[in-house]
Amino acid sequence: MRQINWNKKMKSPKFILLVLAVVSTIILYVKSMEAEDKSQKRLMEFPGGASAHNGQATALQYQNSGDFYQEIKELKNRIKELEKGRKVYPEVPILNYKDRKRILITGGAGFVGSHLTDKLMLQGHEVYVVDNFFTGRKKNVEHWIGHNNFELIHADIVNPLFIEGLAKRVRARLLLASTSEVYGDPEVHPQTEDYWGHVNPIGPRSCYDEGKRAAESLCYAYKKQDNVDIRVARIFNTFGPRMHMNDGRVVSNFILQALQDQPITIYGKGEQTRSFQYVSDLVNGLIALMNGNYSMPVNLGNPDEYTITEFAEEILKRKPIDDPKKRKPDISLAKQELKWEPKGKKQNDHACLVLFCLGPGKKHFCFNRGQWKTFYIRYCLEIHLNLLINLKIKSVSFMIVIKIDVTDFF
Ligand SMILES: O=C(O)[C@H]1O[C@H](OP(=O)(O)OP(=O)(O)OC[C@H]2O[C@@H](n3ccc(=O)[nH]c3=O)[C@H](O)[C@@H]2O)[C@H](O)[C@@H](O)[C@@H]1O
Repeated sequence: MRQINWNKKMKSPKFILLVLAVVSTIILYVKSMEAEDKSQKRLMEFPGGASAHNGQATALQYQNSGDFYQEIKELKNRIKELEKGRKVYPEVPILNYKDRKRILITGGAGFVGSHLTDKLMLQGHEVYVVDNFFTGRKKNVEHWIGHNNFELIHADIVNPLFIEGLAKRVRARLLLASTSEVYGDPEVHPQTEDYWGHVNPIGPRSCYDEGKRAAESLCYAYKKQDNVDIRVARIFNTFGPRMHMNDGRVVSNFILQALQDQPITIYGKGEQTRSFQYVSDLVNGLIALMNGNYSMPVNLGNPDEYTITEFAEEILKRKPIDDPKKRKPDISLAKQELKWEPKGKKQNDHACLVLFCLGPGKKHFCFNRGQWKTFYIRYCLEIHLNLLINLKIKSVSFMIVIKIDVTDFF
């Protein structure tokens, strides 16, 4: 029989390696058990989750049922989609070839243009926006960028696009966004479309007024000469979201001044009148005009007339009066008498909860308060990372679990 020399064996490198391997396997096994145990505990602690209200059994059922891993799989796929930067667009109908129009909007990233873009996109048309972004903003149309029906062209129409020629060539209908300013300082009240206006051709506003009047003349010349199908909207004062707060117009000026507690600046005696329409009304009017057969100029505005002083008073009325500057309850009494205090903690309930994605692109996701499901994400994430670290299955560089549809936040 061969004698084993243990003394010698124990000193051999092979033996030492074997012992190390056995010990590290045991450590890994114990760690993984701990990790699993921790993850179960976390599920049980999870505030909005299964266990918080229903107890331990539900949490374990949840995990054991395999739903947990199924959900992780789905969430990983969701993350992959988000990583690809795939945007979710507002739903648009699919129109057939006959009904779907291809529409070019110059100034389509501006205040009125962007609302028109939205409406036409939502109807299922193809929209091409041309803008030089002097006053227009990419932000106004960014929710459509990348959509199959949408194209954004950065160009200045001072370098001609020859839209009239294009309209003639492709037999398109052309709409001119004209203005109430073509009536100048009117002698007819209210202004009807057959009124030719009262414009000082050399006055300080004349380039705008006369510019629009010339644009109208050109349109009707094209119509007469080349049979281009023309529509002319004479747009009156308009307000609504995306209007520039610093454009110097009366609506933005008065609202800003009221909010900042500054005096309202009324130019002149304030007896001059204007009528203000909401931008969606205007957009509906523009589309109705384009869809109809009437080809002479049409006024689009709200006939409710205000003097500028009345308008200032109207805005001041809407300003919050006696608005408290601070508010925070002392809840010592409720704590003492009722043993009550709110459960929501500041960092996760009142503020935005931000999750950092460890993957490529290092995006961060921001969730509003009240979305309890975000807790779930955080917990899943922690558990999952923990398992990965402890079991050394994969590298931790990219693994995130998200349960809810977060696309609303992008
Ligand atoms: O939407 C329109 O039809 C037209 O509106 C404006 O022309 P305007 O009507 O003069 O608009 P605001 O600049 O908003 O002024 C409206 C009235 O409020 C007055 N105003 C304006 C601003 C202010 O701080 N205080 C004030 O009293 C003006 O003097 C004016 O009488 C634009 O200048 C035109 O380009 C546009 O075509």
